[in-house]
Amino acid sequence: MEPIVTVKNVGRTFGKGNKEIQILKGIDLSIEQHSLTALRGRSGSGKTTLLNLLGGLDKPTTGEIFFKGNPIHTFSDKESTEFRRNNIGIIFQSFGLVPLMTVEENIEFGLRIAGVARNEWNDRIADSIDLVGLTKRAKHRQYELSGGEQQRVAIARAIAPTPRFILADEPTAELDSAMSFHIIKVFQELTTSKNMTIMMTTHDPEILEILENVYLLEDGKIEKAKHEQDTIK
Ligand SMILES: Nc1ncnc2c1ncn2[C@@H]1O[C@H](COP(=O)(O)OP(=O)(O)OP(=O)(O)O)[C@@H](O)[C@H]1O
Repeated sequence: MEPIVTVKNVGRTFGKGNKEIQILKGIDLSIEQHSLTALRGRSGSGKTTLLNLLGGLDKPTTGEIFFKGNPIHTFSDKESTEFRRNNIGIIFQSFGLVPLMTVEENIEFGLRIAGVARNEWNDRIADSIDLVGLTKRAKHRQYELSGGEQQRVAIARAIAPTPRFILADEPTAELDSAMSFHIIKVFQELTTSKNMTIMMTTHDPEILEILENVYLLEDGKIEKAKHEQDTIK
């Protein structure tokens, strides 16, 4: 099976002149379909920058990114928006929930944007809320939810439309250990039962230990962590 995403010699530089800072340098990466991949690296190493590039939210300064053979680095803003709507689910570090909407309404909003048929909304909302263990909080609004509950709403909203590719920035940062493992299990199941591909960033050594595909971002370069000791060093 061809990789879902192929990254070729990608660089990303921010700023200009003597303020220029090169965050990513010559990144090469293939992400296999239906895989769950973790990206780790120090704060500021460029993990979010790379996720933004993979989701078509940002453009590389150099290099190419292909999604199922399509060169997303060449897309116009309009094409990138369309591409995200049809293929990508994003779980942001900041959650990005609509504050005055309930849990259910936030997920419904995600389904509407993704263009999912209206007659599927109720089932998908109930299923995704159940998967993240928030059924009892379905009618609550953001201000009534803890940080971890808000993070789980963001996860439910991203998975409800069953996008092909999910990008998750520290999706378990606000969760306790048991809930973190539960979410990872949900992610693993989605890769097999729903054919999704998931790429997530994490600092959590216990999660890194149980995942097969772990990449390390360091000094602008990416490498696969081959052994357990590399994964958790
Ligand atoms: N739009 C931008 N303009 C200028 N600098 C930026 C921009 N986006 C990111 N950076 C810089 O790029 C570096 C990498 O940021 P990024 O958010 O990708 O790191 P990260 O590995 O995700 O960090 P963390 O683990 O803290 O979330 C940081 O030094 C950041 O300040």
